[in-house]
Amino acid sequence: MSEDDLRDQVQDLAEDQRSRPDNDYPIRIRGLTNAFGDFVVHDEVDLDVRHGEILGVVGGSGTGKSVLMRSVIGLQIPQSGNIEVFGQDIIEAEPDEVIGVRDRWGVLFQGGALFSTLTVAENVQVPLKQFYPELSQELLDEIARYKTVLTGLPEDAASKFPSELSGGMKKRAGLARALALDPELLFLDEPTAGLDPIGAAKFDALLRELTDTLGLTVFLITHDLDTLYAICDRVAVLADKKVIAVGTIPELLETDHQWIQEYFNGPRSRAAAASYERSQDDGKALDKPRGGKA
Ligand SMILES: Nc1ncnc2c1ncn2[C@@H]1O[C@H](COP(=O)(O)OP(=O)(O)OP(=O)(O)O)[C@@H](O)[C@H]1O
Repeated sequence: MSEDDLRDQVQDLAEDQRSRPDNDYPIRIRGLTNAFGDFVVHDEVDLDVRHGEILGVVGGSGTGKSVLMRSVIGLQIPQSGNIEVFGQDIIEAEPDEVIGVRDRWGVLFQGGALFSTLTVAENVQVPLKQFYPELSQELLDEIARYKTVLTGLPEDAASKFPSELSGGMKKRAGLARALALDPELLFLDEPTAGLDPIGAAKFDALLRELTDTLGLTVFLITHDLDTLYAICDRVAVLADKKVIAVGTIPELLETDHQWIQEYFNGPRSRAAAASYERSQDDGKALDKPRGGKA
């Protein structure tokens, strides 16, 4: 397939995704309560994720960001509440009812979670083989090669094992696998953790570009303040067992919650904001205003 054909196919796909009626809010969470024994992690959490946005999810360590993500993708059965993904109730539904929703999302777990005994291409092919067992090996190889290059890896990375890759390359390989099924929704758990600042900024830029080009919606757990300023459209804050606020960073700063004030007015956040402003002035920033702008 030529590069032009691939680009046309990607644009058609993005157009098709935008026009689906259940896509205004691909994720709707209502009254979600999660507990481990007596320990309550979430108490009646509500959250909507808008189509086409990168939603940053922040909160102190142990506030339940990963548990929230695991709940949405069906890996954590909540005590109560309702979660709809693309209009489908994913808690109550039978497994075969959810299968048509599961292949519309991709996940990059903390640390990448690549299979160490498989090459990058074989890792990318895992979800393809699971959902489309009828695909020929030739097509699987072509898709894996395309996804590898799409995430900025050199083509020869496809035949490498995770142990042969740098940290940044592993993240890209994990992203390639998350994109294997042409998902509309992407879940990322701390994708820039452990990357140097230059590698992290490049990963952020790649994520923003893919989100806009492919028409993705992204649920992004992060502690990385630069990421929040540079690419997130809105930020959801987990504290006190709830999502206490959702909005752009300037909107969040208007709230008087102590954790939000300390987090976004702390020295690290101010440095990230200043760096973001400088990159805007230099014309280096991505063209659309992000969470850092009102
Ligand atoms: N399977 C489990 N069994 C018992 N407790 C759990 C389990 N999974 C998570 N927890 C607890 O739930 C709480 C929230 O965990 P979670 O991993 O979601 O936090 P987090 O906000 O993602 O933290 P971090 O920023 O440190 O990654 C923690 O106190 C954790 O110990």
